[in-house]
Amino acid sequence: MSLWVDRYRPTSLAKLDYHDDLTTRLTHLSASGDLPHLLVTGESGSGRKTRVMAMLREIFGPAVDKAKIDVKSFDTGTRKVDLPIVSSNYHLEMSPSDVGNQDRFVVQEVIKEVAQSQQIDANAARRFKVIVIHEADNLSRDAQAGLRRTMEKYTANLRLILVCNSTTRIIAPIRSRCLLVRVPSPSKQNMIAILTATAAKERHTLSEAVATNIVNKSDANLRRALLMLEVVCTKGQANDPAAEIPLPDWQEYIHNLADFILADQSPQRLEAARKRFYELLAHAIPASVILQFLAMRLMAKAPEPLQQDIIFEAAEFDHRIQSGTKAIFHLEAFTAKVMSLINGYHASM
Ligand SMILES: Nc1ncnc2c1ncn2[C@@H]1O[C@H](COP(=O)(O)OP(=O)(O)OP(=O)(O)O)[C@@H](O)[C@H]1O
Repeated sequence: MSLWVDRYRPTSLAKLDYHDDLTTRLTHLSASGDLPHLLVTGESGSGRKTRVMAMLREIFGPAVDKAKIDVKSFDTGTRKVDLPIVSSNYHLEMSPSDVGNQDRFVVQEVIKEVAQSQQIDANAARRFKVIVIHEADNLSRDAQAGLRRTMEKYTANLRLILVCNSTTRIIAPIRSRCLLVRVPSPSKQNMIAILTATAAKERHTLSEAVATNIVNKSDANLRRALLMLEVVCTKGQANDPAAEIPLPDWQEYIHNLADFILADQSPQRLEAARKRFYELLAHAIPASVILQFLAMRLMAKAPEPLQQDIIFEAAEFDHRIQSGTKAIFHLEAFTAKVMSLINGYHASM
């Protein structure tokens, strides 16, 4: 069970669809024995993360995909903060700005831990580990100052890849220590070609009019466009000039819904969640897409021991949605199930 944005994400540099010059540069960088710290900048949905991961695969091989997500707890002295961290043997990904102004603490702890653990794998392609920091431009100045110090201190076995929207909020000493990699948003033509090819892989014939309509509503954000495409195709409207293109902010709405479910598991919440499901269905978002999106977000944010159960339940309810009629009923039942998993987890603590 995966959304098309994940299912068809190009996995290697050779498979990247646009900005060939940039791809060539990244290929050279990956092949050289050393890698500088990188500052990767571009709009959301321009393909920054896809490029970074393709590059890491080029450098370290498929082992970077053998990654796990742990929610790590940090005791800052005054309070505890949790942050999900994705890690493989060779790299680590995190968005420390999510913990607000405790980010300095998190950044330093994680970096120290990684820098002090030598590469254990003697056959490793490189001596260094890579830490990818998402939303680096949202890091506090303190956290950035801390980062800058570690960049110098641990150059032997650590490389940073900082992903951001714009470099203006990145402090100058970091900028000057990183190689700047700018990922421009794909052109309309690039996007139409990718949408058409993706639809074809799912056996849908996408008309140029519908493709153009989606691209125009996507704000040059390829992720958003692919999500809209999946909705339009799921409704069988890939070739329908009157196809209703869903609101671009529906994903945000589902994200908020997941956070809402994780924050409190009362009957009142369940009822409020039902209203939100109705709202989404009324905006023509198919139930299976709602479920997938919700499950991904719940997975990413729930305590680690629950993640497998959530995926299992999502697959089960997806099956029921596909074969049943009352989609709202299954969405609500899935939510109730997740709430009871969370309650059970807290009760066992
Ligand atoms: N070169 C490419 N060719 C084809 N599809 C791509 C390419 N780059 C990205 N995509 C698709 O676009 C989607 C968005 O890309 P990605 O997640 O890398 O964007 P991003 O810039 O990191 O933005 P965000 O922070 O919103 O995720 C991916 O899920 C992938 O399916």
